Amino acid sequence: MQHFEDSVYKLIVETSTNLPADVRVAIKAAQEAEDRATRAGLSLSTIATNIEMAECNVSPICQDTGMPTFVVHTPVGANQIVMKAAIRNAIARATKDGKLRTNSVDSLTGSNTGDNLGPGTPVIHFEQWEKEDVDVRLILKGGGCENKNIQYSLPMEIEGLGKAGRDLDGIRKCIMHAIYQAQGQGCSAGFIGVGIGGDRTTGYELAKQQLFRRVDDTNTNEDLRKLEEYVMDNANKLGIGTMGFGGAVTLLGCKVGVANRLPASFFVSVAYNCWAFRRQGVLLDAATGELKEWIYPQGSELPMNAGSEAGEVEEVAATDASERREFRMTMPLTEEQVRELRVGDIVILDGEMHTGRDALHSYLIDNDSPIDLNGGVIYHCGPVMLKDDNGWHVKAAGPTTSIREEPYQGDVMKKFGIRAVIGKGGMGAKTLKALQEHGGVYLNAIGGAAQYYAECFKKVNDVHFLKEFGIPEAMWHLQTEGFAAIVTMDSHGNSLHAEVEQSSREKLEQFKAPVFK
Ligand SMILES: O=C(O)C[C@H](O)C(=O)O
Ligand code: SF4
Repeated sequence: MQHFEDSVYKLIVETSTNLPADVRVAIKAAQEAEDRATRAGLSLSTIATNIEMAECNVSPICQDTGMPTFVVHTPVGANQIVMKAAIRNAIARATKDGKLRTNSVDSLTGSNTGDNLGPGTPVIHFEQWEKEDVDVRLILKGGGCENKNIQYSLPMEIEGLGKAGRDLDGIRKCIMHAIYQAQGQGCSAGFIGVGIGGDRTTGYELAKQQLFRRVDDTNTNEDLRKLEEYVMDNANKLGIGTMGFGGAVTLLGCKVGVANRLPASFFVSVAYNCWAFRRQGVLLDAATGELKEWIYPQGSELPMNAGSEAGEVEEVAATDASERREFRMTMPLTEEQVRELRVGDIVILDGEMHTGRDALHSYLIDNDSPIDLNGGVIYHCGPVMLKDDNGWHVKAAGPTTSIREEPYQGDVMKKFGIRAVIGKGGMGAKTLKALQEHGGVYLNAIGGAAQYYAECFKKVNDVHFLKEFGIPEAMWHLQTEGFAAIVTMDSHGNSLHAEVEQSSREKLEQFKAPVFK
């Protein structure tokens, strides 16, 4: 088994940096279905560029490299204890090399273990099988889309859809609602795995297992095949679109599995996965651990750049300039500058930007800021960072889901004079009100486009709270050039997110009438 650890290391790197071909096919189809000059079309171009950059840089597609979850099939008699130790070593190595973000946090103290090892991380499931080889599969599912997972207990009343019974039609309603409630916050357009039955725990496990199926496979259960097809034919009618910007494509894949249940329970569990659907697998020689083949078609077989070369975003923006206003601004910003901005404008930022997410926002409510934030721009981002002799470098840095800062954001902006926050998925009514009163703006960056944005950070000027909060939660001060984002909430009371949520809620009602009798 001398090669086992190396093979698992290769699997981790491939999974984190190179999106498999079946996933790429689905994203390319979305690009074709979406008008390139729209906000959703622009986002898909950025996503395509980012996928190429990650492969080329051998760096994480998204900065949130998720909860590493392995499913390992071994021949009878194989030593699983040795394999577990090797998997843990490979995880720590990949983290040290910047292929995984330090993502394992003590739930009570908030301290980051720094190597992705800790109670419950990584997740490793072993199964024995009668075959001779070892099959190791890995999924890296990020926290933002994990937060959009949802579990239904039938029968129940579902918002917008009415009664959902213990039958195929009730299940259909759960799935349509699950896609609606995710909005753009799990970095749509996404993929869903659905588990019917089981208990609360195994229902979710079954849902996640579905994500190991190939995007282009066909369900062998006739009822479930029909259900999957129905969902794929109808989900896009919700109009949520890429990043929740509105648009033609909301869902890229739907896989449904079924297990037995207890007479009293009927769970429908939905695992939502972002477009950055990172899963791969390897078949290994059981004696040596040598890599024999990749389980899923590799991304390198299907370049994303046909019609979406780097720089296309700027080009498309330019061709549509009559409708779209574009502003280039140097941070810090003035109240006058941000009051000029309206939903739909593109803002390109230069100067110093500060990262800040969950730990920093709760800290700033009760404490002073270590630096002057007057006119400052806060980026909701937990980057992947590496240090060498020349200091820190940004290896991946896309936005995180902003809504988690909703209880704090408005107050923090007012307290310190912050003029703009950048994130993804939008924020709620409290923040919108604060933007109006104080003079602020919310900028939406493209979720998952971690390589694309990392290029904008030319230098790490400084960092605060690195020891206290760990790398993702620290406050990084980044010298920035050409960071582009879209205004989705402005100081005039407009919110694109509120609009899309309301219109998709109306559209959800068209799925109320029974389909499967
Ligand atoms: O933690 C992150 O960097 C992002 C997270 O996956 C999210 O989608 O909010
Ligand atoms: S930021 Fe978006 S793409 Fe990245 S893990 Fe979170 S949900 Fe997925």
